[in-house]
Amino acid sequence: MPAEEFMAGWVSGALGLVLGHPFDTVKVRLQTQNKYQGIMDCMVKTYRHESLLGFFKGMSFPIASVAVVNSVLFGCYSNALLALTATSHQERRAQPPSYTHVFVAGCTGGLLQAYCLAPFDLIKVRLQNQTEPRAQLGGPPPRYRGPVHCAACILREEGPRGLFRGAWALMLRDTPTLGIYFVTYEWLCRQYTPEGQTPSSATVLVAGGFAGIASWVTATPLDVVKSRMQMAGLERGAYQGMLDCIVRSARQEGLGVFFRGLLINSARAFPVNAVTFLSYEHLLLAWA
Ligand SMILES: C[N+](C)(C)CCCC[C@H](N)C(=O)O
Repeated sequence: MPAEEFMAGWVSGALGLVLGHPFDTVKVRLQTQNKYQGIMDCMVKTYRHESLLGFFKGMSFPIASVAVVNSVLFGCYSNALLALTATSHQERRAQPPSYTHVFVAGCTGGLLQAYCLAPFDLIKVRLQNQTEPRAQLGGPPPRYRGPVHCAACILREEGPRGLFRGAWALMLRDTPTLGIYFVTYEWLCRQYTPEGQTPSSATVLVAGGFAGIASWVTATPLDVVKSRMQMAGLERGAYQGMLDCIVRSARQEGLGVFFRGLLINSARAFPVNAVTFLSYEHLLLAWA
């Protein structure tokens, strides 16, 4: 089993993550709290109340977990393609796999990474939604002191299953959209690369960026549902399940609610995924 693919997935994921985290915090807040007028308003308020640090809340944990999550995504994708087409990463330039195979392998990677991602993502979302300034004397302390404390609280208050709150929505969000992710990437690379050659760095950056956007645009409706279900554990009996969350959100806030965070998701997706794919391809070439 080519282990390089897992290693490359890890490093490239970490680079992308740091770049994108501030956008991600704004997105999560817009999706789950109704006190912001829009992207700018949320950015200004976060900065005023919490300083720049506010944008990096909940990041330490994803940095640790991206090792697992992105390496599972890229490692499983690449190994699924190997199983489907019997070609290794290097051979694939000369014998490109069909888009159906790319899609199926992408979905496989997506499904498996969602399972690993679920608890980490839940903790990230809970921490990002704490809007208390870090050191406010006399003010109420935030509910969670950090990722480990947050995990311990969820375990105590909601049980082990609590850690997987929103996991179904996450799986439904990621399985098809990561298929779309790799298909878009492959398609754009092939458009701008002469046959049989390795795509240039510029091509990889652009293809990776648009793959990220395509994947996030299609993922946004379920991303909203997922984030809301993850927060719901806090208020007792908030949602009965995914359908209930969809119906009640739509009734109370209109269909537009499912597109919340679309713009910021896309703005984040381009640089994050451009860097992710560029470092992934470079690492694999360097190790070949
Ligand atoms: C499938 N979905 C669009 C939800 C995620 C795509 C993941 C790509 C990358 N890790 C990122 O954070 O942008």
